[in-house]
Amino acid sequence: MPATVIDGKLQSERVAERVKTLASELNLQTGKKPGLAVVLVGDDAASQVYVGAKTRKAAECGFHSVQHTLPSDTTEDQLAELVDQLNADPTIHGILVQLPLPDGINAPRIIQSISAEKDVDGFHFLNVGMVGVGEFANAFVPCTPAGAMLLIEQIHGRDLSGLNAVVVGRSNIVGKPMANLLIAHNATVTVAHSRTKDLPGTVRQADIVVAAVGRPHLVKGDWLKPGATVIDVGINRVPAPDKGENKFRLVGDVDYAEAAQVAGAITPVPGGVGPMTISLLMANTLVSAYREAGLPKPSFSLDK
Ligand SMILES: Nc1nc2c(c(=O)[nH]1)N[C@@H](CN(C=O)c1ccc(C(=O)N[C@@H](CCC(=O)O)C(=O)O)cc1)CN2
Repeated sequence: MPATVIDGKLQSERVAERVKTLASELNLQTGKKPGLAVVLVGDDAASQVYVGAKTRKAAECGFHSVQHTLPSDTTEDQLAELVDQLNADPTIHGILVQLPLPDGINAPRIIQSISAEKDVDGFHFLNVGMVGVGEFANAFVPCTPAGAMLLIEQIHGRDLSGLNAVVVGRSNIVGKPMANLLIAHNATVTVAHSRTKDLPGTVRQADIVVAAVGRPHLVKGDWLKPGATVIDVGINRVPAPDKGENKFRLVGDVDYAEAAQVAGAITPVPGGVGPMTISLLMANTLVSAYREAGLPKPSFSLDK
């Protein structure tokens, strides 16, 4: 039987609707709006798409939404100065510097200069550390793994006791926080990567596979345990000559056509984890604004 398709677009709209409602309640209670500042440096085409989507979504959610677009010859010091200004701006509750940054800018320095209280990407060491030790009450969890976790919850609920999860990829932004979230939900977790011996055999042990390596169609159908849940985080642009000259299509890290014949549930690309990333950014910004207003932290667990 073909796999259930996990509709990330639909689930992301549900998260965004809740954010919108909670933003309007905040505004009624305090007269304030959650404020999100998105910073784009340079002219990377994909980054322009993502930043545009974030700025628009923030406005749709009723936020104070600001986009700073800087030229690719911006210096590290100029960017650091903008971050300092945003750190000090009381109308801004979330700051996001879009990655990747152009060569010549020390991305870790810039990311760590964002105040941990406004780090809605969850990349600051303080947030990374809190997620690492399972101290979620005060942490911002990175948006992509947080979104992937909500999709997993749709299939398995919140308690993953007894389930094996394999995360393919060990990036700081997705692989490592994803593994921490799965552990926090009681899954038995393996993190696999390019140096893993017998990657197909390792993935075949998994009830839940999260693929986050940035290699188009790496995970094949015959790598999967029948019935497994497959969460594809990869968003790869590959040439699509059938669509015309210089055209491309988006594909995941999983060979979807093959995997959908074996998996129990699977996220598509596009329309899977990607849209969740944007809605979870809104959720983190809202949480930051609630925290600043001294209000209890809202939850974003999705009921089925
Ligand atoms: N500061 C950050 N930089 C980057 C992050 C991040 O979380 N914070 N993640 C990625 C890119 N990313 C968010 O910025 C992102 C990627 C993809 C999508 C998305 O909705 N994808 C759509 C397809 C969109 C398209 O046509 O390209 C989908 O999968 O359906 C949203 C956000 C790197 N940088």
